[in-house]
Amino acid sequence: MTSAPASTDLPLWDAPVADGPLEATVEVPGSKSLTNRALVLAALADGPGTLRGALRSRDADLMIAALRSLGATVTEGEAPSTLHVTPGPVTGSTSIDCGLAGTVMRFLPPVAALADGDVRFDGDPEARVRPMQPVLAGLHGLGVRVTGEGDEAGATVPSHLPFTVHGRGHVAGGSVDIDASGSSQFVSALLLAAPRFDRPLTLRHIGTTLPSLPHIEMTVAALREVGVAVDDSRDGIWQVTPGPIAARDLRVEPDLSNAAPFLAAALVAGGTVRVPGWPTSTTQPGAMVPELLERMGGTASLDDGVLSVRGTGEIHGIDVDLRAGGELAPTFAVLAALADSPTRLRGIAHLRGHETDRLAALAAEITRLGGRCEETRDGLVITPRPLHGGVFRTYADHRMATSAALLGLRVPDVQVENVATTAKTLPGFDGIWARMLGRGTEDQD
Ligand SMILES: O=C(O)C1=C[C@@H](OP(=O)(O)O)[C@@H](O)[C@H](O)C1
Ligand SMILES: C=C(OP(=O)(O)O)C(=O)O
Repeated sequence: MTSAPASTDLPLWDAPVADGPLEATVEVPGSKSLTNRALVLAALADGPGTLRGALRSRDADLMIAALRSLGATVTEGEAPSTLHVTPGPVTGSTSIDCGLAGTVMRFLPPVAALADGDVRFDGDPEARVRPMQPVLAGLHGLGVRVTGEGDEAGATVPSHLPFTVHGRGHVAGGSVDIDASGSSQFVSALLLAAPRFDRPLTLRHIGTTLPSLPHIEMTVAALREVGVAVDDSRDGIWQVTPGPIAARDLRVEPDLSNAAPFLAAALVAGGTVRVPGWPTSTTQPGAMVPELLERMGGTASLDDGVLSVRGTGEIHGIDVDLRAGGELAPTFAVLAALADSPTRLRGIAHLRGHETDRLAALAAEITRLGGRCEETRDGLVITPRPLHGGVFRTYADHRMATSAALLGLRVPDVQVENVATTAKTLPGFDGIWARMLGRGTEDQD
């Protein structure tokens, strides 16, 4: 299949080609998922708390702005990555800009339900098609009224942004069943606010598959870390007991999913890439990255908290179920397009509801540059073919942009559409990428 060259009005960034093996150490900023959970729990806590090493990016800053508008005080400490959070009563009569952040649009409606008034949620045009129904249906089941707009005005529960949560100052709690096969964030959202409900929450997942289990384990761990009792002893059922949320001073781990394209660069260009601050144990799905890169031909080692990945330029295809770490799929799909044998990525049908339909976007863009990438019911099959340069469209998706940069290390003349979209979780990505290549900061935006 051939496809037409992309035309775009958005800025294009010339992805740099690696001119030899890499020898780089890359400091990766804090985890989006850990930062935004810690912010929510700090805003609901019993006293002031501090986050150190927090991510500052569009998603984190949208979360900060939203929590401020719901009554919390968030101030910067000695560094922008140090955030002091002082909780306040949850206040309504406000509106929240979710941007394109799944963590904001899913985690905050249950918090807004605790407010003393209406809270309207909206976001980017791309956010208005991301699935929302299960978390709002969960709230409805707990007695919270949520209303949509336009076509959704008459629906029992809206399926998409924009919508308004009509907070009444408290949420009763109780038992509720939801289908979280579209996103683990539906589960995390209800669990995070549950310590503030009147009665225990018993949440049951009734769908066929459950993606991103590590992210649900991350939510459970974050709750336990602040003293909340969570029972997750039965598969697909979580129980949260209401009670105090301890104020904490905590350090956020680096974002291991954002580390993935840098580490993968060692396989594409050869050489070594190191990421310091790699945790010895973590709930981040990025923990899978070293093993996956080894299966594709690299070698990985962890010494004194520094993860090193070495590559020779040889890349082998894999057959892997990425259900637990779907956010890693764009990096591995592009790596697969440069491999010496086919790859099958499975278990990731839910990527159709991410920042864009990632399965369609990856298939279209890899195909446009001469590759072969086909959608299956729940993933992608990538058959390596010689690639050529061209515009790689990014669909407002930060991980499409970082993946395009990875491809451009080996394929000359790859132009990345709107590389600034990486600010969602990794502002200054192009500068960090250029420094990894020993190019100083001349490519920085
Ligand atoms: O809870 C979280 O922080 C996240 C959960 C996952 O969402 P899905 O389960 O929708 O994939 C992940 O892909 C996303 O990047 C972050
Ligand atoms: C799916 C992702 O983000 P979000 O938190 O917006 O769902 C992602 O970062 O890959």
